[in-house]
Amino acid sequence: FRGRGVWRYRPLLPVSDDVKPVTMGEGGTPLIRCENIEAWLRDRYGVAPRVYVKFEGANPTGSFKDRGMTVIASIARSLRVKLVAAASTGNTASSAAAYTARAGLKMVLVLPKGKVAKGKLGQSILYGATIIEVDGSFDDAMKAVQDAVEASKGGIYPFNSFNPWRLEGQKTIAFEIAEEIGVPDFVIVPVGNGGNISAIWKGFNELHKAGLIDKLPRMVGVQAEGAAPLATAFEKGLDKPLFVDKPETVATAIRIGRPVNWMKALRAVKESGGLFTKVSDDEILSAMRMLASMEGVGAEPAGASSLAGLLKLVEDGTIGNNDTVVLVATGHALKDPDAMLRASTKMLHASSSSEAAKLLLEMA
Ligand SMILES: Cc1ncc(COP(=O)(O)O)c(/C=C/C(=O)C(=O)O)c1O
Repeated sequence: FRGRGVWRYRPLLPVSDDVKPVTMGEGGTPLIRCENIEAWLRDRYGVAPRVYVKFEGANPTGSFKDRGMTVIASIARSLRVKLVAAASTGNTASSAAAYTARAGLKMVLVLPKGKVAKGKLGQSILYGATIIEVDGSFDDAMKAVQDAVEASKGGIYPFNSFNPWRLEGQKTIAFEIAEEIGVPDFVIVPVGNGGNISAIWKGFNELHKAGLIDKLPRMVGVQAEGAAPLATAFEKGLDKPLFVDKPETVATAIRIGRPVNWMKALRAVKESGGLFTKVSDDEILSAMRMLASMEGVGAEPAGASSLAGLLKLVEDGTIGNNDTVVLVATGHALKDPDAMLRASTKMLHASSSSEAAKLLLEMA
């Protein structure tokens, strides 16, 4: 393997040699050891797994989506497609808008009106995509794209994660983790459509089949209690999701009621001997604050839900002392300024600079 990031693993990507990558150096993200959180777990539960966070907020547009977009934009450009479309809760939109801009492709996004975090809507506008805001949920937006793609008979190229090229790029998360620390016991992934957890599982399986690793991690999917079609089905031992008509959560990135990759996600969790878990919005916001104020890692709510999942699994004894755990923090905190302001604690007010100086001096 040569170079860094997603294209380091080009030999393991199903992309023919004549395809010139559309790339901004995506991937190669930090894998950050969380020793302060480990100490907190030891004090609180007497348990200290080794905890790493794979910070996907460090990608060019601030989420793991860039890994898949670099692959699909490269292929779409080589195919000279006329029009590209995607539905999104926001990060697919931001990333698709950036990579299609770079590839010179025309991009139309269908977004659920009023349900996309400000940072992501701003990015999508800034990168120059055409945006259709639909009154309804992400699932309505996704249906619109699927219907139009079908009716266009090839005229519209779909960029959503039911397009396997995206998942091929996202599997490189597994390659980077394995290269850096080997195979963890658990990989905890926030789950919306279910694409990312299945892509990461695919990556580990490919390394295992190639004889490059000799064990596999247990995949843990985390969903928000108000948007948990897969986690609810899993806890009831069902093998089909319980679709949620009106998904609700502060973690708007994973406010998805009809996951399109549910079959792959369920299979990844079952094959790996893993599990799904559900976390409340309060647990998500407090995990967001904990990850930032204890480790300096700023993740958006959905990204921090992997830490919320870890706390649950340590509390119930699933994860213990000798376990090594990787939390996938899927998106940067800057994506969702409103959520950040909700997570903030105390703020003091001074009506003048001398008063501010006085307040500050009192803290010395
Ligand atoms: C920060 C963040 N964390 C987790 C997920 C869930 O990943 P999947 O389970 O592969 O869907 C998303 C997904 C976002 C979109 O689906 C979209 O942008 O349309 C995300 O942005």
